[in-house]
Amino acid sequence: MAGRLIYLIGPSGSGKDSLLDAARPRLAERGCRIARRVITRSPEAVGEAAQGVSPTQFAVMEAEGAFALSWQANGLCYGIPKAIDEWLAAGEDVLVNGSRAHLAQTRERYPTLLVLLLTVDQTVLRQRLLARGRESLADIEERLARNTRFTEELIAANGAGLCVLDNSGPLEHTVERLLCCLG
Ligand SMILES: Nc1ncnc2c1ncn2[C@@H]1O[C@H](COP(=O)(O)OP(=O)(O)O)[C@@H](O)[C@H]1O
Ligand SMILES: O=P(O)(O)OC[C@H]1O[C@H](OP(=O)(O)OP(=O)(O)O)[C@H](O)[C@@H]1O
Repeated sequence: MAGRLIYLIGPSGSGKDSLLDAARPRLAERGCRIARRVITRSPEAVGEAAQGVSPTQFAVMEAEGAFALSWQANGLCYGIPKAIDEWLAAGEDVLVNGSRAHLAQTRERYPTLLVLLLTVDQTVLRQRLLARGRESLADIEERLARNTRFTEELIAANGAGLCVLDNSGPLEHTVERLLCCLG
């Protein structure tokens, strides 16, 4: 039987990268892969084990069909390597750090996907983004404004097919909740 695509989405700074890092050993134990993303972010950017490429390299990879999924957001391009399709076909579950804006297209391609929506109280979120220190103040405010819109719309449109993970508390609690959602 084909594996399941598990599509983790949530606001910038909600803790997607941190959650994936914290859950990595537990996910590996249950045979769930985590896709390594390709991002047009400078290689020295901290915070995620992603492959950093230039916009030109990204365009070449995309034209060569290197990605199963790709999208643009926050001035960056993101790609999910084609290898996930082989893993899924081999019956392995694959977790992807995804985009809320790209959910509809992802669902078209992977109709049985499980959506995990990570949420955080807005004040806690602002503090975490400031503490992470990766974006400018203006970028942080822009990401926060984009979030509020998205979260409300997503819950309204995807109620039953969506598992909400609140990451306002300790990360270990969120890891347990994630594993519960996977069943
Ligand atoms: N449960 C948590 N408690 C405290 N800090 C957290 C928690 N989850 C994430 N963080 C912190 O919040 C910031 C944003 O997390 P990150 O994983 O980079 O988010 P995302 O990948 O969703 O953009 C990081 O500095 C991270 O250490
Ligand atoms: O459509 P959206 O849901 O807003 O998502 C757009 C992108 O932004 C997020 O990245 P984030 O800002 O969390 O930082 P990242 O680039 O480290 O993933 C998310 O991981 C997506 O790749």
